[in-house]
Amino acid sequence: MPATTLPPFPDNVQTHPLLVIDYELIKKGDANEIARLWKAATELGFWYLRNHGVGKEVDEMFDMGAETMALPLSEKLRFEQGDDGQSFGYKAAGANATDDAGNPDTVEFINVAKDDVLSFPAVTHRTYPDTVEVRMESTLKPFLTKSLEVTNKILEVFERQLGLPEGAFADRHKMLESSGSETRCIKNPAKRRPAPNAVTYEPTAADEEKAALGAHTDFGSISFLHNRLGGLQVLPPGYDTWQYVRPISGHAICNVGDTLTLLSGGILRSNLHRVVTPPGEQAFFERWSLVFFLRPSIDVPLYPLTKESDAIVDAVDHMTEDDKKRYYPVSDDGKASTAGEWFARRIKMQRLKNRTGPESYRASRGMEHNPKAI
Ligand SMILES: O=C(O)CCC(=O)C(=O)O
Ligand SMILES: [Fe+2]
Repeated sequence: MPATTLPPFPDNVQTHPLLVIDYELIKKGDANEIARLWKAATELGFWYLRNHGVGKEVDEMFDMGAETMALPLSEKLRFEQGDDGQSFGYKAAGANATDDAGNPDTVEFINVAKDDVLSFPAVTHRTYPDTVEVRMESTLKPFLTKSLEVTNKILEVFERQLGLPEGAFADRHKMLESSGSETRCIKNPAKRRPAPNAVTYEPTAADEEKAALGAHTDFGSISFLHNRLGGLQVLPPGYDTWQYVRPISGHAICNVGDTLTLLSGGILRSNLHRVVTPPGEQAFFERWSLVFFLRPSIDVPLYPLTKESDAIVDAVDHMTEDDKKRYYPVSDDGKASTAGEWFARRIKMQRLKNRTGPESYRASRGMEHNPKAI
């Protein structure tokens, strides 16, 4: 559906402002814009990105998403991500918990691995529905290529700002190494209008507590998000109520994920966010969103890079003992947890099929600064 036919984000709903960063200025090395990006990435962990040049590719990805979600459920389920911690593939609505009580999510999505797009027609991880495969070259690859360019540029800025040696981040995100990097197209169903002329959705008591996509920090390094309708909310530092982020036409929303928080010793902030029913009349429309997630290569161990940056040494020196434990996650063999393990654990433990009780959801958590927020 063209963006122009959607109702606007309502003016009477409180929103949280994000800094608007101009990608063209970042590419040119503009010192002032880099300082603003750094402020956004270290204080809130979220910002708008304009002039990113990924417009047509986004529209075509939404077409791919619409064609995929229109397939019969039985067909989509042939490509389900499964319960073992694999993200690539289809995720049905209701497959994930949104909180420790086990309330189900309402979003369905299709995740396509960066590695499968780049190796196509050879299969690296898995196959996808026909609606994806026919568009691998024409739609997935151009979107992925541009998204990699944008997110890797931002990564390069972060590397420099942290005083890391050249390549410290880039070498951990090599394009041709296997990683959890993926594109995701998400659909959340529309609410039914209670009457033909109803212009605003009145949330029920149950809605107030229910997220379409539960509160989380992103698993990887940088997320590059495109959406049309409201519904995304952030819990900014110092707030105890969720705040909407207003979608702005042509502006992507970017955010920092856990793996950069871990590698930077918390200097880069992966902030909690969630998706709820869009406000006002927007609730009566299907909500579509599209993300590219840049994630480290699967073997990258996750701990603060103190051997490579004085700023990170300083950050770790100022951590509480509890924080120090959080920033050095270990796997079952006692070794530093890798990006691949981090990713698989978080995905696996939020699947409702793997739920044994509230402890399952807690085991899916990441670097949340407020683990109780839902
Ligand atoms: O749909 C959105 O606006 C956000 C999606 C999101 O946070 C995610 O998929 O990790
Ligand atoms: Fe997210």
